[in-house]
Amino acid sequence: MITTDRMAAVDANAAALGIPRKQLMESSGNAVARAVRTVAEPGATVALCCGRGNNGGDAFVAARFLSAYDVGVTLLGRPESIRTDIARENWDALAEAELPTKTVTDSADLSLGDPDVVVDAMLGSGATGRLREPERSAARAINANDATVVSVDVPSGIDADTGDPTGAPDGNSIGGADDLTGAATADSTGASGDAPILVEADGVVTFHDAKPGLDALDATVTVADIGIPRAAERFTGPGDLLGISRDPNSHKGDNGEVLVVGGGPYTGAPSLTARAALRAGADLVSVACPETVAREIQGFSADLIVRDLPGDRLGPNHLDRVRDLAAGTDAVVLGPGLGDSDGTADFVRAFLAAYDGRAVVDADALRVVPEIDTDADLICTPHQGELVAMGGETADDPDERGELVRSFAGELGHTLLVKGAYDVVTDGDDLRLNRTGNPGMTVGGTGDVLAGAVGALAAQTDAFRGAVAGAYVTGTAGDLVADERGYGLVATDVIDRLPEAMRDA
Ligand SMILES: NC(=O)C1=CN([C@@H]2O[C@H](COP(=O)(O)OP(=O)(O)OC[C@H]3O[C@@H](n4cnc5c(N)ncnc54)[C@H](O)[C@@H]3O)[C@@H](O)[C@H]2O)[C@H](O)CC1
Ligand SMILES: [K+]
Repeated sequence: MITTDRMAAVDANAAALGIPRKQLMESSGNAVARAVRTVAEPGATVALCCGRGNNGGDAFVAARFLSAYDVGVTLLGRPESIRTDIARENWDALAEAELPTKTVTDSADLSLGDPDVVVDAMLGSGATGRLREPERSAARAINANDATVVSVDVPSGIDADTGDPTGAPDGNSIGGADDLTGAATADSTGASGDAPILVEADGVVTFHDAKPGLDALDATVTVADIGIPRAAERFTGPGDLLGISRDPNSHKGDNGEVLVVGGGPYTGAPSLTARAALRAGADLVSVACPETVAREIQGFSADLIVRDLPGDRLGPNHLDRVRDLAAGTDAVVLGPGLGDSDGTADFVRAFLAAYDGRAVVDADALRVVPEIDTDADLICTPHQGELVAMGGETADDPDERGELVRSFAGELGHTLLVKGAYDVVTDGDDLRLNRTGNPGMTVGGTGDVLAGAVGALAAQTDAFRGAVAGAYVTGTAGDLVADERGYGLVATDVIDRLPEAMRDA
């Protein structure tokens, strides 16, 4: 089962693996043609009713695979309004191949005739809101026709994630609605009220994986393999950055406020974490650290807000102040440069036990996690040695390690990002491997950079997605550096390349 958002991410990841969307469309169209062959004999008439997006594009391809049939392709809209290059190229190919096409811009001009099969390729996963014209009238005409209806990906007018009509308020399921087929409202005046309309399919050919919204349909649903390799789901990729883009009208603070709690014996680590969080897109980043290192951390960067706390190590006496600072932020990163003094461990224990926000836990703070019961939403970023010290298990084979880490994350009730040549990211349920990065990143400080990037991204999305995206962009930034500097790479270089690594967001 796959949601629309995840499908879009997997699709982008497949493109990054060298399987572009046009190639997937070719497979999708081929699968649609196969579905038609199962419901009609060669020579039968097939009317393909196509929208202006890639759902329509799939049907343009299908028409080429149906040479044994009497096909007619109808585009709802003008050819210039076809939205994507790949759909337009497939449309143009139909004309070049002298296949019968026509365009309908006014729904009054739509006549389906008396075909044996209608292919509904009006709208797929890109549908927003209730069906508009001319799709609305076309759906009504399709439902009124006697032909066998084969829908491409999803019956037009249905939300693939929920099974509800597109644009319906939550909870308006197909089963609960009286008449969504349009039959009762298709009167001579064309009056339709504002009732949602959707195509009543006999068959649906959906791509790559089943969709939750197709479960309750009274139609034969076929899942077609369109050649998306397992790697597109198994590994992180640029698709994992989709949805992190920011609202053009957003204000300062809308795109993540991060608090780094660290420093004491060390100054470099919290500084790297905080600067990485800024480069990964956080709006505001502050560092809460002992006063003895505050000036030095501020000296590394004028972009940071430094909150100094009395003394030279963090301890339980700082709890109230750090809690206040954390309360106003979207994510805390706890651990970089904190050291392992007893008082600091007591502070971490007490802070996490009472915290109920989102936090990345790294370095010396990690060992406290298995001991505490907390409502906080944690992302723990151990390397394999730290994982074992926390009570987890590891294995050489990445998939085997993934399963061990997945069950440990389930026991902890938190997200784990276990660093290695293949990072494992799991919330106990979902699992991804990240293979970006290179051996140059074994240099000191890259773990602090990762924690900062994850903090910034988790502040803008959720714990799991933040961890996945953070692992992917940090490794990608490291690969960009290694291309130029080989194993002379240092952690600050990686920070500088984060924006480029996030280009796809
Ligand atoms: N990996 C894959 O899953 C692949 C899927 N493919 C197919 O592509 C569609 C999704 O294509 P997309 O272009 O994103 O969107 P649509 O074709 O569904 O529609 C967008 C189009 O429709 C207009 N529109 C939106 N809402 C409405 C509405 N309520 N009423 C009328 N018109 C509407 C909007 O303006 C857009 O122009 C997926 O389902 C698969 O079929 C590809 O084959 C590649 C691989
Ligand atoms: K469709």
